Amino acid sequence: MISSIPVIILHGGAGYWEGKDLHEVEKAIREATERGFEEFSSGSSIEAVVEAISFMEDSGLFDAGKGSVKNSEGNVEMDAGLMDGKTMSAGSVVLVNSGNPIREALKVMRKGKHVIIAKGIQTTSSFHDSGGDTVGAVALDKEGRIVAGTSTGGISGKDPGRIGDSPIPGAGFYATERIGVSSTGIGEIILKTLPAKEVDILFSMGLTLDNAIRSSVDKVTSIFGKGNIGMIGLSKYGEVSAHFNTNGMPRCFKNSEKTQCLIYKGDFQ
Ligand SMILES: NC(=O)C[C@H](N)C(=O)O
Repeated sequence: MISSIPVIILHGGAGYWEGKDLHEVEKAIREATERGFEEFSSGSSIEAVVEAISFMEDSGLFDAGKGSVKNSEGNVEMDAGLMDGKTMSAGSVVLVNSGNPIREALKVMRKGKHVIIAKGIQTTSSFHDSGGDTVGAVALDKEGRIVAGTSTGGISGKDPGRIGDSPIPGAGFYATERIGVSSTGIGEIILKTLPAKEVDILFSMGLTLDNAIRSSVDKVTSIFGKGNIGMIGLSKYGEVSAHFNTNGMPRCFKNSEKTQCLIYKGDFQ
């Protein structure tokens, strides 16, 4: 569907959501969407994405921030990244043990010297495993700035030092002057297929955003089977799209007229 601008879209991770408190999850992602949208009144898509993702990191309901899963040694190692499509600037942090990783990623992007900084591994964390999933957001403001970001605790029981797709531009997120995308799913598959970059290529070749995202997800399914990927995105025209090959992916979008949230199959109207 095509939305008015500004618009923001969020996801709470492609996975198997049965048996989880979906009411709480939907409430949190809706509030995060509203929190991010508020930023358009004084800030840009950068603030919208960072505030929306920070809200989800703080909720403790997702595999990001306070709800991050533990690695095989019982420690939390979070990854996050974001990209500003207008300036093609990007910033990521990996192996973060505390705080809001998306805010740290923003500092890396603002500094502009490097793209990815490893924060180093510490051994203690008071975080609890939410059993939830990765979070991401994409925003488009009135100036046409598209920003995409993703934050995660990674995959439960991962080896120490493992880094997935979420902090890698072109894999876990990507933004250009044309499109912005946030991915979720199994990092080891997403890193080998680079679907976020592929969406921009397909869009540049003339596909609609919806067809580009659907094609990228379908391609992953055809190679690796189902149950491993989901993506959300926006285009410069205000197209809003989300596709996944898992059974669910909590997601919301908001513009000045409405907020809409879905968990299982279905399209935004
Ligand atoms: N659930 C997720 O999206 C996990 C994330 N993509 C990772 O592999 O670290």
